[in-house]
Amino acid sequence: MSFRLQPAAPARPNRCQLFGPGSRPALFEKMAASAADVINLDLEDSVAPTDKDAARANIIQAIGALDWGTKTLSVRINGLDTPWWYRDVVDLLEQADERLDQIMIPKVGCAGDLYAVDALVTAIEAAKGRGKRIDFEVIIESAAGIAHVEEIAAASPRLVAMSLGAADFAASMGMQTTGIGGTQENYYMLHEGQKHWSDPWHWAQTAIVAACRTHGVLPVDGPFGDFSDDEGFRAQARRSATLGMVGKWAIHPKQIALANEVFTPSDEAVAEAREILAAMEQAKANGEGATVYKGRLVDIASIKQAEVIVRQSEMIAG
Ligand SMILES: CC(=O)SCCNC(=O)CCNC(=O)[C@H](O)C(C)(C)COP(=O)(O)OP(=O)(O)OC[C@H]1O[C@@H](n2cnc3c(N)ncnc32)[C@H](O)[C@@H]1OP(=O)(O)O
Ligand SMILES: O=CC(=O)O
Ligand SMILES: [Mg+2]
Repeated sequence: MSFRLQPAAPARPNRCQLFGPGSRPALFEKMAASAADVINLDLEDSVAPTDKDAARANIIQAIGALDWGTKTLSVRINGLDTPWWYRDVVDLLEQADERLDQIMIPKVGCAGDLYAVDALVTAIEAAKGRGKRIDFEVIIESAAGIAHVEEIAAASPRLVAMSLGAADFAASMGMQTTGIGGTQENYYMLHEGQKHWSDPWHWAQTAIVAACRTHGVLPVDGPFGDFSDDEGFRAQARRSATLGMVGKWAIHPKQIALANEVFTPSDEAVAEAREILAAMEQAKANGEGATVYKGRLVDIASIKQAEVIVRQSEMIAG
């Protein structure tokens, strides 16, 4: 480890973030009753321009009126390139109940974007005497966002989570696809006449995970558009979990159980992690830094790897 220690990300379950348009208030109770860890009420791209005012009013009403249980409650505001975002922030901070936990800022492109929202939120919190500090989450979904991902991760002490937004990211990068996440038919290598598909989201995900882990922010995988494809969702989510992401969005309720399944360490994984910790305890007692577990090397780094899984499992179990 460097002299500068890696800060821990917030210890809260974030396996599934369920989205719903602010213009469909009939969904809100179902969202509140769901098994998602995080609820994202949307003012941005799932809401038509003509519905922005009504959606904002719906969300403000529902934040105080519904029982959201222990879920993290977040509202996605409009982007800083629109005429709506400042009204989103002002009305939410002035009118919404303190049950609101978080604001999601889409399409961030530089640290200054967070600075601007932070300044506005800080002023309103002070003016209105709000007792609970609002957290931020951001979406990396543009060329500028990924180019500046590390400065964005470091931009505000309010920042707790960062998602990859595959749809806008693909558009901003000029990628030849209309698919939202998952396997892309034309992204393959040819070897002896056989196609081997690769993962076009991988590099952006690893950049996000590294920036997040450097600055104590939760890395999250964004939407998977084809909600009829459970196995495709699982495969994408498993790759994200393997890379260090803690959860994934659900854009339909049927994706919630899939995300929870993938981002909850399995009983077998936890049992194996505990066995590795026990093996290393025994090694330590024998004055050894390395030993053999099931025919493979485990050493002091293995303790840290095993602890990631055990900690994640204990945190989810509460
Ligand atoms: C690229 C991005 O920015 S992604 C993030 C922004 N996008 C969103 O927020 C979209 C969120 N999802 C949705 O709006 C909807 O799920 C849609 C449009 C995809 C599909 O909506 P529908 O056609 O109503 O879905 P469907 O008929 O399959 O719904 C099945 C049930 O789930 C409910 N449901 C649908 N979406 C949601 C949701 N997001 N949250 C909770 N419940 C939901 C329906 O009300 C229905 O309930 P019922 O069985 O009690 O009648
Ligand atoms: O906002 C999400 C996206 O994929 O775009
Ligand atoms: Mg987007």
